[in-house]
Amino acid sequence: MGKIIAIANQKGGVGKTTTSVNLGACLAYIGKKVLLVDIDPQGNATSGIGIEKADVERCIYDVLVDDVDAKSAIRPTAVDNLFAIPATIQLAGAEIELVPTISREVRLKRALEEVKEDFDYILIDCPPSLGLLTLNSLTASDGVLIPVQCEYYALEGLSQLLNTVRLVQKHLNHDLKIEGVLLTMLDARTNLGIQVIEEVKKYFQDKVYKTIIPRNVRLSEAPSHGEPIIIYDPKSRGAEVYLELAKEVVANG
Ligand SMILES: Nc1ncnc2c1ncn2[C@@H]1O[C@H](COP(=O)(O)OP(=O)(O)OP(=O)(O)O)[C@@H](O)[C@H]1O
Repeated sequence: MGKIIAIANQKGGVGKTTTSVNLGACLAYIGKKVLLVDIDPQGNATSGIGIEKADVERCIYDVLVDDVDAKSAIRPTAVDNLFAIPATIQLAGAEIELVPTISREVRLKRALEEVKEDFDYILIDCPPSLGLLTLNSLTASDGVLIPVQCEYYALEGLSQLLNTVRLVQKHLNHDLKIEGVLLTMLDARTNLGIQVIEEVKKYFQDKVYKTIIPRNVRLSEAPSHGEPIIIYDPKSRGAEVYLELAKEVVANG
C-alpha cells in the first residue's frame, strides 16, 4: 500500500513544487514507484516534469470536479517509475465549483484510494493556500511534508497550516501525521540561514529532516527544461541533496 504525502505550506515560493518534483524523481531513481499529483492551478509540477499543459487530456480537475477516475488521468513521465496526474489552469475555479458538491473535502481521498496500492509513494504538490484544494490533499494523505524557506519570516503563517492539520485530524477523524519539515533554499553566504535553522528546530524538534536543501542555481534552471534535477544535472549539489532526502524519507518508513 502506497504512502501518500502532501507537500504543503500556504506561504508562496518556499519550494513545494521543487521538492515535489525532485523528491518524486529521486524516489523513482532509487527504485520506488511514484505518483506525483499536481493540485496547484499554476501547474508548475506538471511542466517541471516535462508535461506540456496544452497536451493534457485529463487532469486533476476532471478527477475532483467531474468524478473522472484517477487511473485514467495518470500519465507516464520521462523518468522511469515516475507517473503524474497533471494540473492545468482550469483548476483555478475548482474550489468554487466544489462548494455545492457532496463530501467536497474528501474527493481526492476517494479518488486516490483506487490507485494507492499501485504505488510506493504518492506525492501531492499543494497550492499556496489553505483552501479546499489543500484540504482535499491533507485529507487524502498519511502525512504532510512542510517545506520552510531559510529566510527571516520562515515561521510566519505556519500556525495556520498546523491548525488546518489539527482540524483535519479532529473533525475528519483522520490520523494525519507531520511527515517532516524541510529547510529549503539555504544561502550559505549569510548567517541568517543558520539562525532560521535553529529557530525551526526549536519549534519542530525531531520533525526536521537532517537533509537541508541549499540554494542551487541548477535547481532553479531545471524546471525551464522540463526535467527534474536528477536528469538535468545528476552531478549537481541539488541532485545530491534531493537524493539524500529521498533516502531519508524511505528510512523514516
Ligand atoms: N533550492 C533552490 N535553489 C534555487 N532555487 C530554488 C530552490 N528551490 C526553489 N527554487 C526556485 O524558487 C522558486 C519558488 O520555488 P517553488 O516553485 O518550488 O516554490 P512553491 O512553494 O512551489 O511556490 P508556489 O507557492 O508559488 O507554489 C522557483 O523559481 C524555484 O525554481
